[in-house]
Amino acid sequence: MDSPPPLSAIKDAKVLMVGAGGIGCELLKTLALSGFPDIHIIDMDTIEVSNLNRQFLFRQKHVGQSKAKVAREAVLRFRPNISITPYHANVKDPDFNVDFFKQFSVVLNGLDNLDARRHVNRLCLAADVPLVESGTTGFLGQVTVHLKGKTECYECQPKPAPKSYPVCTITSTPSKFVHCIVWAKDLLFAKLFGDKAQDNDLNVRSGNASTSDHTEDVFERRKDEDIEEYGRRIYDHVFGYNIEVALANEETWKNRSKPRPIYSKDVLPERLIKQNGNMDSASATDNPSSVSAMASLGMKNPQEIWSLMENSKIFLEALKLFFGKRGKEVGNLSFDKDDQLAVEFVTSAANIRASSFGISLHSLFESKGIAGNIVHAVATTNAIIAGLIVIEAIKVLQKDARSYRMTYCLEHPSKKMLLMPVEPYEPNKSCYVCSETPLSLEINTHRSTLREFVDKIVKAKLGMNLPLIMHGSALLYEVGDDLEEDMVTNYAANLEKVLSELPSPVTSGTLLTVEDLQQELTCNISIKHRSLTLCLCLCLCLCLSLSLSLSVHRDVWWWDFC
Ligand SMILES: Nc1ncnc2c1ncn2[C@@H]1O[C@H](COP(=O)(O)OP(=O)(O)OP(=O)(O)O)[C@@H](O)[C@H]1O
Ligand SMILES: [Zn+2]
Repeated sequence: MDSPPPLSAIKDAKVLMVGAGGIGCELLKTLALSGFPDIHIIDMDTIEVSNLNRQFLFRQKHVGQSKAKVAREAVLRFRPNISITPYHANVKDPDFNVDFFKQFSVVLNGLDNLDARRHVNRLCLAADVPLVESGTTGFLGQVTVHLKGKTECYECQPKPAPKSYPVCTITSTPSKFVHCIVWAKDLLFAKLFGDKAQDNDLNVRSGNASTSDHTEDVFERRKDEDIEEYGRRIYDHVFGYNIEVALANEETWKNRSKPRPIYSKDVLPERLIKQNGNMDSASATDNPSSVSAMASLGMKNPQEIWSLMENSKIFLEALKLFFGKRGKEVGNLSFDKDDQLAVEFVTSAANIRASSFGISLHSLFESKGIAGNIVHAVATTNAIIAGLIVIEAIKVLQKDARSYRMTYCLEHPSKKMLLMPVEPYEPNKSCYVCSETPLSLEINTHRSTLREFVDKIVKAKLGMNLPLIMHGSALLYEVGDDLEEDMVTNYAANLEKVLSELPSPVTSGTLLTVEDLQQELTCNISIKHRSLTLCLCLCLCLCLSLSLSLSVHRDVWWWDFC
C-alpha cells in the first residue's frame, strides 16, 4: 500500500486517539495511511466477540486482549515505521492530566459515552489542545471541531438525557415491550443477581399468606431449597401472585386491559430436571462467560420468537445456571448486553411479562438491542466518520480556521446531500465549562447531605472526577492520596451531614466553589434553599433511574428527594 508523502502539517503532528472501537479502528487505519507518524491510543476495553464484525483490526484469536495494544500491532504490520503508543486504560485515570494532554497537536475522540467525552473536552480546554469529536448511531454520525475560545466546546449545547420511564409504568402498567425489558433488566435481574443493598422497586411482599415470617424476602433462596423449586417460586411470585395483587386494584384497570396472571404449573410440566438433564451436563463448558441456557436447551436461533413455554424454560434454566455455574458472581452482577446468560434471562422474563400484559413477544436478538439501547452499528458510517475526522484534523493542524466544518452524516439525502457540513458555532457565553458563568442550584439544604451533593450534582451532573468543594475559605470536601488523616476523617464526617449543618453551613445565598483538580475546571454555584411542593415532588417521583432527581431549567437547577 503506497501513499503520497504526507503534508508537512501531518509529518510533525503528534495525535491522541481516545477509543479504539468501531470508529477508532477505522480512524487508526486512516491516520496511519495518511502518514501520521506519532499516534497515541487510549482504550480501556478488551476485545469482545461482538466487536469482530466491524472492528476489523481484531480477529477471533484477540478476544480478551487489549483493544489499544492489538490495534497497534495490526497497523504496524502495514505501517511498520510509524510510532504507535497504546494505553490500556481509562482516559479518566489521573495519569492523563493536563500536562499529558499538552504534548499533543490534536485530540481525536472515538468514544461511546457522554461521561468520557465531557472529561476529554475539559482536559482539551485546560491544555488548550484542539479536539475533534465524533459519534455514530447506525446510519447517522457526526464530526465536530472544538477549539478553545474559537468554537463552541463539546458541552456548550446541552445533550439529551438518556430515556427513562415512569416507575409505575414499569412496575405496574407496561404497555410496550421496552417497559417489560426495563422491568426484567433493572428490577428483576438486579434483584436476583445484583447488589442486595441497592434500592429496588420490585414488589417484595411474600406471596405465601401462611408464611409466619412476613418480613421474609421472597427473592432469597431458602436454605437447602432445590434450585428448580426456587426458580418456580420466583416465577409464580412475579408473574402470578404479583399480577393478582395488581388486579385487585380495580381503579387501575378501568381504562386498560387487564393482565393475566401466569403460574409455572400452567405452562410447564411438573418437573423439568428430568427433561433437561442435571446440572453437570447442562452446560458444555465450565467457562462462566460461555454458559448459556439456549445451548443447554438445544435452542440455536437468536432471531426466533420463543413461545411462552420456551420462554418459561429459558427463565428457569438461566436462573439455574446463574446459581449453579456462576454462583460466585451472584450478588455482584449488573446487566451487560454482552453477557449471553444475562440477555437470555432478561429476554425470557420480559417475554413472560409481555405475555401476561398482552404485548407481543420478541426474539433474543431484538431484546438484546432494546436492553442494551443498541442501534446496530454500521461499519460504513464508522469509516465515513473516521475519514471526516482525519480531514478536520488536517485543517486544524494547518490552522485553516475558516474551513473547519461540523459534518453530519444523514440517513436520507437532504438537498441531495448525505453529508451535511455546517460552520462551527461560536462558544456559548453561558456555558459553565468553557466560560466562567456561575450556576444556580435550588436545593433542600435541610434534607440533602453533602454526599448527595457530591454524587448527584458534582459528579453525575457536573461530570467532575476528583472534586474539591469550598465555601469561602473553608474546605468542605476534597479527594486525594496525600491528605492528612484528620482531614480524611473530617471530610468523611462532612459527607453524612445535611448542607445546612456543615461546619461552614450551606444555606440560601451561599456561593460554593467546586473545582476539579484533574480537569482544571472551577465552577461557582449559587445555592438557593427550596423545599419542593407536593406536585413537583410527585412529578419527580416518576423518574425511575434516580431516587434523587434533578432537572435543568436553563441555567438554574433544582433538586430534592422524592
Ligand atoms: N473512559 C474511557 N476510557 C477509555 N476508553 C473508553 C472510555 N469509554 C469508552 N471507551 C472506549 O471507546 C470505545 C468505543 O467504541 P464503540 O462505540 O465501538 O464501542 P464498543 O464497546 O467497542 O462496541 P459496542 O458497544 O457496540 O459493543 C470502546 O472501545 C471503549 O472501550
Ligand atoms: Zn462550552
